[in-house]
Amino acid sequence: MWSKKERDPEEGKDKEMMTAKVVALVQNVEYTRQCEGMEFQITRVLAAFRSCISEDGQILLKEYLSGWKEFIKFMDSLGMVFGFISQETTTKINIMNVYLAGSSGAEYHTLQSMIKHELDHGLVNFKELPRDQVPSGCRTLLRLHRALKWLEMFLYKLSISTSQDNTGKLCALAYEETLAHHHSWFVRQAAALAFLAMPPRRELLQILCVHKEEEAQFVLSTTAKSIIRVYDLTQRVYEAHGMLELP
Ligand SMILES: CCCCCCCCCCCCC/C=C/[C@@H](O)[C@H](COP(=O)(O)O)NC(=O)CCCCCCCCCCCCCCC
Repeated sequence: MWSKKERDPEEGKDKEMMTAKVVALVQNVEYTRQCEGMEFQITRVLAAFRSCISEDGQILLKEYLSGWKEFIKFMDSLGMVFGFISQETTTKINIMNVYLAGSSGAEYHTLQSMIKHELDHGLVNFKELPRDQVPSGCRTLLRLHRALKWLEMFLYKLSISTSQDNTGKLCALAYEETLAHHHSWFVRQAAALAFLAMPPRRELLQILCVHKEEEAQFVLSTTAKSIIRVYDLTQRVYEAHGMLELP
């Protein structure tokens, strides 16, 4: 995994420069891909996760979810086999959007305000999730949050991989280390099948808007670092409220 130092992107000018460089790197590729009608753009992921931590350390849910919407475009570009994962992600995002657009929408501006609101109003189930109740925003976002750990691990493995590495294997290893223990046997089998359909490394890097080998490491690690910052802060907030195991 990335070392502690690597996990915290350089503050200030280095970080600005790094991001500007990534944007420049994929800009021209993006233009051609837009002409080809391809939707996924890694710079939108980078922009969303970089802008979702406010000056005072709040996680802004609108920006957080916009990064997730970009992930769906990525999964949809991989084909039908990933349909159930894309669908599950869409379901979770839709639940969150209902809260953000609802009568208490203002309480769902940040992760921190959502947690306060749902705890103050007894909306969070710590024991079990009654099937007839709409899941809380806290437990819904926790499911997406856990998947970011998988993504961090996968991007790390991809960024240090060589042309000999099998991307499906990298997915499966990252899944075993992060998400598998949260999932039922059935979901684990379905995920294993999907991993077999992962495109080869070269094609995957193309989808990620990287058109030269030596840029892959840089683009992936820059994007991953913006995701890691958000993951680490979200993890701390959930941990502080004893909410990491919401049913
Ligand atoms: C592109 C390859 C994607 C591989 C993603 C690895 C995760 C595979 C497992 C997905 C399981 C989906 C089936 C449903 C599981 C749910 O039971 C389970 C628990 O929810 P519940 O308590 O409400 O039941 N749901 C979840 O855990 C949420 C899973 C969400 C998966 C999101 C995957 C994100 C992948 C993002 C790829 C984007 C790459 C972009 C690169 C810059």
